[in-house]
Amino acid sequence: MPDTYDVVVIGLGPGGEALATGAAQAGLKVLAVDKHLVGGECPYYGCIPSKMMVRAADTLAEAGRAAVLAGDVSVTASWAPVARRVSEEATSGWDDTIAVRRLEDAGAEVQHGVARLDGPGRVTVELPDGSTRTVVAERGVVLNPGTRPAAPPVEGLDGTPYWTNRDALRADTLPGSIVVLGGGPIGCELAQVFARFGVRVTIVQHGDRLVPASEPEASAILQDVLVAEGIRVLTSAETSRVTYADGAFTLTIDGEDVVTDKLLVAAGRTPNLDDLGLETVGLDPSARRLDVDDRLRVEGVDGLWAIGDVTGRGAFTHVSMYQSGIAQRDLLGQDGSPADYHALPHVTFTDPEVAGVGLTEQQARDAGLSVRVGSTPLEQSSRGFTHGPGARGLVKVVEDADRGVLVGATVVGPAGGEILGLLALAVHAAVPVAMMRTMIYAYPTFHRAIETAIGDLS
Ligand SMILES: Cc1cc2nc3c(=O)[nH]c(=O)nc-3n(C[C@H](O)[C@H](O)[C@H](O)COP(=O)(O)OP(=O)(O)OC[C@H]3O[C@@H](n4cnc5c(N)ncnc54)[C@H](O)[C@@H]3O)c2cc1C
Ligand SMILES: NC(=O)c1ccc[n+]([C@@H]2O[C@H](COP(=O)([O-])OP(=O)(O)OC[C@H]3O[C@@H](n4cnc5c(N)ncnc54)[C@H](O)[C@@H]3O)[C@@H](O)[C@H]2O)c1
Repeated sequence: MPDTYDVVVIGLGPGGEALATGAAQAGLKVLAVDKHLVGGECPYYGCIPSKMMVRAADTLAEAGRAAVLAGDVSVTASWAPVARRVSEEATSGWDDTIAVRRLEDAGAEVQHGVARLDGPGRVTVELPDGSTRTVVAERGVVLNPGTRPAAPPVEGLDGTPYWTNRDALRADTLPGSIVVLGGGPIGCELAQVFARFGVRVTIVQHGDRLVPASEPEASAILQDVLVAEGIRVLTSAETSRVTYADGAFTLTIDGEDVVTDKLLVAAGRTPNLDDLGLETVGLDPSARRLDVDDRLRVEGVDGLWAIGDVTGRGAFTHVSMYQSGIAQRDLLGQDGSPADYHALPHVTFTDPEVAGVGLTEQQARDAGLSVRVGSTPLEQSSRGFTHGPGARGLVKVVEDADRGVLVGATVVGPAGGEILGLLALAVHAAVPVAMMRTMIYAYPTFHRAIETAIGDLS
């Protein structure tokens, strides 16, 4: 007889781990399965280690700014403390013992293994010793399998020892040069980190601008800054071929050969949906995402919830966590607000940070809204002026003029993600722009530039 649980969670990314914890604490019998590390990509190969690297690189940049602001500072950059922090403090040597114990203490049963659906309410788990167990989930199954790095279709790439985020975040030494294929958040954050540690960096971006999900003005500022820091940025660039010999990669980019020590592929993600047994419940295993309703129930299948990157609602830890709370309440039969993404924030942790919430100007126009925009350069604010080097940035707001509320905003600048907080609340709560005009903005803060941007609405 298969073991019976109330809930089986497949994949323990940030949301799956939180849901398994919460459901177990609420008294449900929970089986939590992950084929690798409990916590998923974010704590081991994503947000946390990358932000430690960003912090280190920003420290170097600030030291470099001292010459203008505070006198001579001499820093000999070393990757060793960065690699040590990532290995010891962030990931405990890529070991999830503590996370497993935390989940077990909450009352869940934790199982390492590859889980697959085996028809409605049934899951098989392939255990590390090669054996298999089948379990029944009486209340439901929650899918949180996340994504893996996508390999773009470039001739020769497959046979080469290229890096993905997993290798880059485990690096204990840095190469002399690196080509970063992909100018999204992963590519830009890591490119700037490596460049600030002295690596010769080239970013090769398919599209015509970096971080294309952000406003074009934000992309332009980021590109200017990266280029000024010595990064070669190739946009609208096509890599047709990659070879690897004698410890070096050769990429053919728009007909030109570029030779590099390392190649980091950060060209998007592939959802881990292809080996999940989706076909056993009538779903398409080649789908790019799972369609879920506003309670995170997978459409068309009773007793199945999905959360995280595979729902296609934004590949961010805060989305995974947000959805987790809603799915957990639904599983427990509790009331609560349905999922709503109109004020989804995102921050790319480059320096300057590129932060956004809600709709871009173009998205608002495409949605047929009556759009007014306002913007202001951050370096021209009083705080930007006193800040001096490193203050390059922007605040841009997008208003639905018919309703008189902001539907989107962008902040580029030092601590751009923190400045965004005020605007995220405004979009979330539909605070009238008229009310935002009457607010007192502390002088001289960066967020005071929001008042200027609102004053520019036209
Ligand atoms: C370099 C990098 C930096 C990032 N920085 C940020 C950031 O600053 N801020 C931010 O919000 N987001 C960031 N992200 C994105 C963030 O990591 C993800 O959005 C986040 O991890 C949420 O993913 P998830 O919940 O879908 O699952 P994931 O974290 O991807 O975890 C999925 C888990 O499922 C397991 N799994 C998959 N299939 C199976 C199976 N069949 N059986 C058992 N287990 C399975 C996997 O082993 C994994 O542990 C970053 C990502 C990367 C790569
Ligand atoms: N700070 C953050 O919140 C943060 C940081 C890193 C990652 N993430 C999340 O992880 C996800 C994955 O990040 P990502 O940067 O890998 O993906 P992405 O899809 O956001 O960006 C990948 C970029 O690579 C480009 N590209 C694709 N194929 C290419 C090719 N052959 N040559 C050159 N360029 C190519 C695309 O045009 C795209 O702009 C993101 O969607 C993001 O949500 C978030």
